[in-house]
Amino acid sequence: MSAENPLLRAEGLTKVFGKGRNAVRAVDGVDLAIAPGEVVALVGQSGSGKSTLGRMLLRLLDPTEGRVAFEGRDVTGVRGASRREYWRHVQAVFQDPFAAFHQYRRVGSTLAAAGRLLGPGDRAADIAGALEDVGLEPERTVSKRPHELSGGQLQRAMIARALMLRPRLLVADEATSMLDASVRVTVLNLLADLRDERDMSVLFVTHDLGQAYYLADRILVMFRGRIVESGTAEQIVAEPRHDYSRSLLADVPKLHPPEGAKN
Ligand SMILES: Nc1ncnc2c1ncn2[C@@H]1O[C@H](COP(=O)(O)OP(=O)(O)OP(=O)(O)O)[C@@H](O)[C@H]1O
Repeated sequence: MSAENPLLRAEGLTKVFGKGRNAVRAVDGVDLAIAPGEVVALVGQSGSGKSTLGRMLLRLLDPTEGRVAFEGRDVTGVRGASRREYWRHVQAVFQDPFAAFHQYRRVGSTLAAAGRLLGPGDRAADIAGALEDVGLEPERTVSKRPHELSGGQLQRAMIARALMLRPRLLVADEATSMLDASVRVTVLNLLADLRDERDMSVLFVTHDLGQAYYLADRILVMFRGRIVESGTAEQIVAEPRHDYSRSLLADVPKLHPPEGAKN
């Protein structure tokens, strides 16, 4: 397990939105640790608090309570230059790649803007390298505007944008949800390869236990703001303990059709 020298550790992480009778405890005292090179899936239904937890880990949202440490250093309240430094190591890919790219900007220019986190310099080689890593042809891609690429190509370009910074941790929040099945498997395999080749950790946030099982070493099941179960992917699928995990199992056959079934 990851407890010895985790890359990222959260303790007692809590987020309350609103006040008084309208208060929503979106995340409620979550502890988690992600080891270097580990792929952890955070699984739960819509509204269970996954994105809120992910955004706190990314330092996009301040927690109400609790702490986040990266490589042993407290990053709970980092702002300004320290937060930008954190983002060199912890990058994110979200659900909708069209929202992540400026509609009228060429893809190369969006990638170049992200590259500024690395400091001044000509980033053309970094951009080309990152696009090649995700299976896109740099020359063909950089001059395109988002609507000239398919959803799958654009999602890969978004992963390239994150990878250009060579992050230690990639948070992929429903990053494959909008992709059709064949492209989804390509992107899942890409994430697995990146872990193998770069020892990069991945926090894969999804409502789909099937995808979590396909990709992750370890699965955390989130329900109403809490982690209700955690274990290896095999443990969660073979012996789910929580009723909610059992109900999620209905999703698994989507990626593993029964023997003899047509794909
Ligand atoms: N900015 C906000 N203000 C108020 N409530 C919020 C806010 N963001 C999230 N919530 C609430 O917090 C709870 C958790 O939402 P969250 O988006 O984290 O869940 P999720 O598991 O990621 O779901 P989804 O997959 O639909 O995004 C929900 O009840 C949601 O309505």
